[in-house]
Amino acid sequence: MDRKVDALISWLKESDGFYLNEKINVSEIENAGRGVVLVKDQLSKNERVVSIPPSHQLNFHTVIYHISKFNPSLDIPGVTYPHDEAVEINPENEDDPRYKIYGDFSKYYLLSLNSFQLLSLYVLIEKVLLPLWSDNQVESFWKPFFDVWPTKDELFTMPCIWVEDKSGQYKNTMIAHPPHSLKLMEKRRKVYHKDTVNLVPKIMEIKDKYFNDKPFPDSVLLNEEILNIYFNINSRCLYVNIPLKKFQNNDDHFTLAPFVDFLNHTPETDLHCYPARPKDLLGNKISNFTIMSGEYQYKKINEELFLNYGPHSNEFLLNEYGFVLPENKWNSVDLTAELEEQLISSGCKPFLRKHGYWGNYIMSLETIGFTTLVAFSFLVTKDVRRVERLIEGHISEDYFKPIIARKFKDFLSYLLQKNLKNSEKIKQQRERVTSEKEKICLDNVIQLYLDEYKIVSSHLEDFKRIIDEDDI
Ligand SMILES: C[S@@+](CC[C@H](N)C(=O)[O-])C[C@H]1O[C@@H](n2cnc3c(N)ncnc32)[C@H](O)[C@@H]1O
Repeated sequence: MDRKVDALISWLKESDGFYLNEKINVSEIENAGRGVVLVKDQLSKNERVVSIPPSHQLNFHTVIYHISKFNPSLDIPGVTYPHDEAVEINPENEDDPRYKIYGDFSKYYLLSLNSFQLLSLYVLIEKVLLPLWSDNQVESFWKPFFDVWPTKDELFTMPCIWVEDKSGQYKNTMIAHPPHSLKLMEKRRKVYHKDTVNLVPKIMEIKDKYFNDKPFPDSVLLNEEILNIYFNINSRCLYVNIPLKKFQNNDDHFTLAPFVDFLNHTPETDLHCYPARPKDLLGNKISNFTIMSGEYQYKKINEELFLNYGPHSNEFLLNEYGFVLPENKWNSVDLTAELEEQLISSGCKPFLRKHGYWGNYIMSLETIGFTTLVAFSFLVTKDVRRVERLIEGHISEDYFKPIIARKFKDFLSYLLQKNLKNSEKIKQQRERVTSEKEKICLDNVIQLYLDEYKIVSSHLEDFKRIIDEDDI
């Protein structure tokens, strides 16, 4: 990997405007792949860490620019390759298969794609098919970047990959999921399908038209490549506004910035490294992606530099990024499924729905969501007037807590029993599996159950105390 990182840095140095702070470097981090560490001196607060010029970022703009090098009919001022103005003869090799591949892409087709669709298609071509269809004679401009991405063997901890992997090696792992995490996985899976459903047909169309005599991955391998590409993009993308297109989904406003994407996540917000606000957002232009060092002072040699990916719970981190943290203050427990069942059977739904308190019942280590307290207070008391006063803020939560304490304690005890039973099952399964990969996946799931246990048992203790105080 050292050699690959050196090659990446040499490639980045070819660009105008690349900056890399000499006090940092990339290092292997236990259980986190690669990361960025301090290698000498110390970083001052808000010191520039790294800056990646637009030319070496992979996003909707740069992909269209690179495709248009092979297709002069694509014309989007300020974005596509300026064929008319180019003094040099087209610098690309005439035998390059991309003349055929990209020559068929119309502006209408390209602009109909979202960022995930366009980047998945482009990376699949540049990373996987270009070497095969050019007999290894043509190398993608982005090769040094692709070379540092986690391989299929390294990127296996995302639940969506467990299900989508055609070999079925993770089929037991996904059954073990806690229900709320399973919901997040299904959501991600749906988006993955939407973004990749047309990818294979498009590639087959190109292959059948031009490259039938060339090697091509079999369907299992192709599926693996697509999963690897898609989840590399999804776990490495950084928010920027893409001015060229109004996407339906805000998640499509992203760029991939080499080196910046070596930074691992910290749950601390506003303390560690952060992206500087782009100053020169002019027209269709995307600016340098710059990372600053933030309030925290990095002083110790080999200390890791972090970025906060957002206030994400372990369930979210697992499904989007394939890891969990041993301590994460953004964890929460979703009580919706269990609570809704009771609320429906006791006729509370119409009242809660009318007041906008139906669904989304959440509890974190710090607090029980107000929506949850309102719902539970109504479930226990059916006191329309007083619960309305609670909603309006005229009665405090402390009035209801002793009233709902016994029933809430029973509810939490039930959740805890269920949690212990399910996590025990997974621990037993963990004992039986032989594959190291599956063990890691199951350890992550066990952590999710542990997170739930911590939150539920802490509130259970609080409510036991409330009951004891009330008895006195
Ligand atoms: C943007 S990349 C960061 C660089 C990555 N570690 C690598 O080797 O290229 C995001 C991925 O890094 C890993 N990661 C990030 N933060 C982590 C953390 N705090 N603990 C464990 N893994 C982490 C996860 O695999 C995640 O999908």
